[in-house]
Formats: sequence, structure tokens, C-alpha cells
Amino acid sequence: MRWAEARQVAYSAACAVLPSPLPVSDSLGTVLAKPLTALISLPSFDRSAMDGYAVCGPAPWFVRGQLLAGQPAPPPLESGQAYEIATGAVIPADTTAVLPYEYAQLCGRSLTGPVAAGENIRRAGEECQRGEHLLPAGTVVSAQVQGLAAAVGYDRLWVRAKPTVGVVISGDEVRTHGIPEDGCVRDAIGPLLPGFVASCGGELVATEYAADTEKDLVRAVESSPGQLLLVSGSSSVGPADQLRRSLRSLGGTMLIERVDCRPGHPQSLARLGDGRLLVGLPGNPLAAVVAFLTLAVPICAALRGLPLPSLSTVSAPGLGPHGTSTRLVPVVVRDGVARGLEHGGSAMLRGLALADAVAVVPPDGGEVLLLPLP
Ligand SMILES: Nc1nc2c(c(=O)[nH]1)N[C@H]1C(S)=C(S)[C@@H](COP(=O)(O)OP(=O)(O)OC[C@H]3O[C@@H](n4cnc5c(N)ncnc54)[C@H](O)[C@@H]3O)O[C@H]1N2
Ligand code: MOO
Repeated sequence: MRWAEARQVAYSAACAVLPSPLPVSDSLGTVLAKPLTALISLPSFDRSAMDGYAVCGPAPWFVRGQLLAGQPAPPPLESGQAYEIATGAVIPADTTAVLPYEYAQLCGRSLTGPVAAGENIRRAGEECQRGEHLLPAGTVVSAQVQGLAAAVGYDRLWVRAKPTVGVVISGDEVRTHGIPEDGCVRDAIGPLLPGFVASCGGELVATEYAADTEKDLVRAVESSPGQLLLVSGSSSVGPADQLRRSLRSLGGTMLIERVDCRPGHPQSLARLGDGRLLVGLPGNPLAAVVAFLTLAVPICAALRGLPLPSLSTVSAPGLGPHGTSTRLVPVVVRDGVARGLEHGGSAMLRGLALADAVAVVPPDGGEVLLLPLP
């Protein structure tokens, strides 16, 4: 399947996770399932913007008492009266302005100073009115959205939770610690996936290691708790490559057999008998990243109820087309020009580790796109 089509097919294969109510404090990275509507006006009462004196009418004023933030509304002021007032305290009715300490002259309880009507008063509803729509459904909940939601009165938000992702790393030769013995390799895919998954709004919930047997791969996949499964290695056609064989036992159907791109052509997408999607990541680490960017990123977007991420174009005069396949090349982008990096082979991460993005070069030339990296 052509690269651009594969991306679209992966996106269309996933349905958005159902909305649920989550505490505001747990909702970072989730997606609003309903518009964020203000439960209160902001501010919800007229309040002081400065520490100083709330005054009424022209100077001089007699200071009646003190108002602190958190206290209930005081009785109205009368002309010639003032309250000492803290920032954030309720402004008494009929206040002309707040005179900051810096401009106040106090002699006993008699106060004078320059004021202009309305100065240093934050009016109720200045930022938003109760019932006003502040953010549309589909907004990704950032830290600042969490703050705003709390400010307008929310304890919980109706959101689409982060899709959960389960990882299975296959390969008898794969080692998770230390210096690998002869013939073995250190797992480079398990350690990079949490960051990639987080960057597209997923939550990696389990990483399981599987031996190169059909039985063990099936066991690892079946026991993985993710809504989306990523299985590395075993994607090719060698004697130890069990993924395609295992699909039968898993009741799976292939949606994408392979993708016409270099590297990463053995990547695949299947739907398991239980309805979950499984992305087959080739064992070569750059090819695994390419497969993640091609198939898993669109799936995560769909699971979150977001549009397929649009990709920017870039000038890349040095990146020639492959001829028959889409090329994916780790690049640095300087002054709007993408330049390919050395060590961008499918088994390598050295180039990718220096890259700003992965460039997508169509088979026959044409516009080069950029896949962002975490
Ligand atoms: N006859 C063919 N052979 C191969 C083809 C092909 O089209 N016909 N495609 C090649 C390409 S391209 C790739 S990519 C690989 C994909 O192979 P698998 O997904 O089955 O992966 P493995 O064979 O298990 O491993 C490939 C390579 O990567 C190393 N590896 C595996 N897992 C990890 C890991 N977690 N961290 C680091 N390195 C890993 C593994 O040791 C191998 O060296 O197939 C080609 N063959
Ligand atoms: O997908 Mo393999 O991409 O070239 O090493």
C-alpha cells in the first residue's frame, strides 16, 4: 500500500474512545468531549486589583476598616469613606476606585491621594460570563486548560481519556540490560516507545517481551492491556518472524500487509479478534520509528477523536526520490530547508537522534512533507 494511503487507512480504522468524566487534575493530554462552558463568571465578583484603599467620592476619606481576600461582601461605602483593601478582596458597593498604598497619604485614619473612577477594580464577568463557551469540544487539555477549567469551577471534565497502548517486543536476541553477548542486541525500541507514545497523546501501559515462538507472541499480545498494540520484530518473512502466523490464532485480519516505503516496508496493521488494532513495527529500530509515525500516530489521533495530523511541507533540494517507494529520511531543518543526516539506515538511530523531523519524499519527487519528532 502507498505510504499516504496507509496513513489514511490507519486513521480510518480506529474509533474514538468513549468520553468519561475525569478529575481536572488527571486530565492533562486528554481531549475535551464537550465544550468548556464557564460555570461561573470570571471574576465572579468585583474585586480589587491592588493592595491599598477602596475609596468612595472625592478625597479626603475616613478609613472605616479592613477588607481581606476571602471575606464576604462588606456593606456599601458612602462618600468620604474608605476601606483598607487587599488584592482579591470583594469591592464594596459604590466604591469609586482603589488607591494603591504607593500613592496614599494616611494621617491617622484620614486618607488622601489621586484616583480616577474605576481604577484598580476588576469587574465581575470581565474575563467571561457564566454560561459562556470558552473552548470547543476537541481541545487537547493542556496544563493551561486545566487551570482555566478549575478557575471556572470544574472538578471533573468530560474528556476522551488518553488511549492506552500496549507494547510487545519480540526477538530471542533482544536484551534489556547491559552489554549484549555475541549475536544479541540491546533493545532500542522498548526504551524509545514511551516517549513516542506520550508525544501523540497515548499512555503506554505495559511493555512485554516475547520469544520468537508463535505461542509466546500470542500469549504476550493476548495479555497486553492496551487499546492499541505495538509489536516490534517478527514482521518479516523469516523463520523466526511469527507475527503474520500468530494473527490466525489471535483471530486477526490484516488491514495493511506492508507499506511501500523505505525504510519500514514490512510494517503492518491488523485488527484482532477482540477488535483492537495491532501495529507491526519492523525490528530494525529506524524502521520501527517510521512505522510508528506512519501508522500509530494517525491511530492515536483517531482514538483521541482528533483530526488526522496535517503535515507541513519543506524545501529539500538534496533529497532525491527513491523512484518507486516513498523515502523517509531523518533531517535537520534550518531556515526552512531540510537536509538529510548521515547514519539514517533502517537499523540505525544515530542520525535520528540528531534529527528535527523525518522527511517524507514521495516516490516520484513532488512535495516533501515533515513528520514531527517528539
Ligand atoms: N527476505 C526478506 N527479508 C527481509 C525483508 C524482506 O522484505 N524480505 N525485509 C527486511 C526489512 S526491510 C526489515 S525492516 C526486517 C524486519 O524484520 P523483522 O521485523 O522481522 O525483525 P527482526 O528480523 O526480528 O529484526 C530485524 C533486525 O532488527 C533487530 N532488532 C529486533 N528487535 C530489536 C529491538 N527491540 N531493538 C534493537 N534491534 C532490534 C534484529 O536483531 C535484526 O537485526 O526484515 C528484513 N528482512
Ligand atoms: O523496513 Mo527495513 O526498513 O528497511 O530495514
